Amino acid sequence: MDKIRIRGGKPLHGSITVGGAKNAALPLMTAALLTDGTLTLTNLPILADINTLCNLLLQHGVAIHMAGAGGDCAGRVVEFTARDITNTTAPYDLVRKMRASVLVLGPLLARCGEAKVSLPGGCAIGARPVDLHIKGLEAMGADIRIEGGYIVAKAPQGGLRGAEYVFPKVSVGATENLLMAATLARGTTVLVNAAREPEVTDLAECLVKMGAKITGIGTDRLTIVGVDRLNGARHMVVPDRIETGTYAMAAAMTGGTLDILNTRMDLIKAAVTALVPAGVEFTEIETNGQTGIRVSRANGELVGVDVMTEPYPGFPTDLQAQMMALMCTARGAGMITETIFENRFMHAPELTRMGARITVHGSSALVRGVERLTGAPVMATDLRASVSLVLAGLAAEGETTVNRVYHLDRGYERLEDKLAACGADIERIRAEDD
Ligand SMILES: CC(=O)N[C@H]1[C@@H](OP(=O)(O)OP(=O)(O)OC[C@H]2O[C@@H](n3ccc(=O)[nH]c3=O)[C@H](O)[C@@H]2O)O[C@H](CO)[C@@H](O)[C@@H]1O
Ligand SMILES: C=C(OP(=O)(O)O)C(=O)O
Repeated sequence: MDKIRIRGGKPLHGSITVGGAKNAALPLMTAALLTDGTLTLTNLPILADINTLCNLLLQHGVAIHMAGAGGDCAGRVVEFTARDITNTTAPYDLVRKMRASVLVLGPLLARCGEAKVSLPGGCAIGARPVDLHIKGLEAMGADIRIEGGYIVAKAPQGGLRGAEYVFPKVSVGATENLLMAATLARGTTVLVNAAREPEVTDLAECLVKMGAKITGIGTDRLTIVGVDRLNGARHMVVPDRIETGTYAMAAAMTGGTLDILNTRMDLIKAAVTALVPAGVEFTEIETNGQTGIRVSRANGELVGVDVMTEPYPGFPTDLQAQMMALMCTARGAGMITETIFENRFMHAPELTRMGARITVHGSSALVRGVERLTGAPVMATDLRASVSLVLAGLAAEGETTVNRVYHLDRGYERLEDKLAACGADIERIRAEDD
């Protein structure tokens, strides 16, 4: 398994270009199943998760044409054409690699009237059930059974029916699955207490380009009037706000200045709201026609603050681990409360191995800042935990080795190259060279 080695203590200076959001790209790719036309996605990030979903879509019969560099499935501009769907089963071997695979359920059911999708199962950060995806589709008339670890779903005669569905809790994935299913249902669907994440909005905007009738985009109440057919479209994936926030914290933690390009401040408002009192300065910039954000420390030191994760527009859970790493070297203490996932503090004991002072009590972690972190071999069990250890390694004295880099490759494109170009002493140790 590849590792990343960092020799810390170097302030980062320079610019980093952010890619399209993984969490927008994945649902957008599954939306290709809704049309026999071609969906062209631009600004698609080159990531392991994108490859995994390409493999799943290929076996459903989707033709994928890459216009971009690289020999693998991901590329900057990719065309997806689901002229005929040849297989409505999403097998365990592909779904278990990536939970977002469950997003093929709504589109397959809406377009083909049936779908058999492996249950994704839990993962390191929590149990992550898909009951709301299932209940919402049942409200639209689907008959759903769980058989042999699979969700086996059938639409009623004549197709899914529009319905009102009130989410008992906010779910990004369930909102996306139901939104896509509703575009081809008969009649009107109203999704109440829907997720408002920018990735949901991006999906809705793409569906509208495909001919879907959706109102309330960007709010927690989406109204969808079903149509008989959707057409192809061209859509640019929204910039990755989590990648943006991660590099912003890297600049602040190392005491450097980064221009983070191809992204927007409004996407990370909640993070900015938390980071400004922590001593981080943000300025909107425009360089060579690209918009971006300049980030540095406001006046020398970081200060502990309290942060609670919440659905958008609140502070994102996908930036919680990075925020914890930042607070490890801040002056004073701060409390981080995780309200979205029940087991998302696995980075805490690893940060402690680097000298951090963190006490976890249930869903809250008290972080007392220390003078400096010290490098150590560390290991993480999920994507954002891994990157929090990279951030800690960049700020620490001495050498840090982050194991299980495959987690990082799910969501960060060329992370070590981007950081090295800004002065970080960071390298990937390939398994074969170790
Ligand atoms: C590919 C993708 O976009 N992943 C993101 C998506 O995950 P994902 O879509 O899986 O997250 P959800 O918003 O659905 O989950 C939020 C909470 O609701 C619970 N829940 C969800 C569905 C359900 O049917 N029943 C249920 O109880 C989950 O266990 C979790 O506690 O949103 C999360 C919350 O912003 C992010 O951390 C993930 O990075
Ligand atoms: C939790 C994440 O992704 P996923 O939902 O794909 O596991 C993430 O992007 O931080």
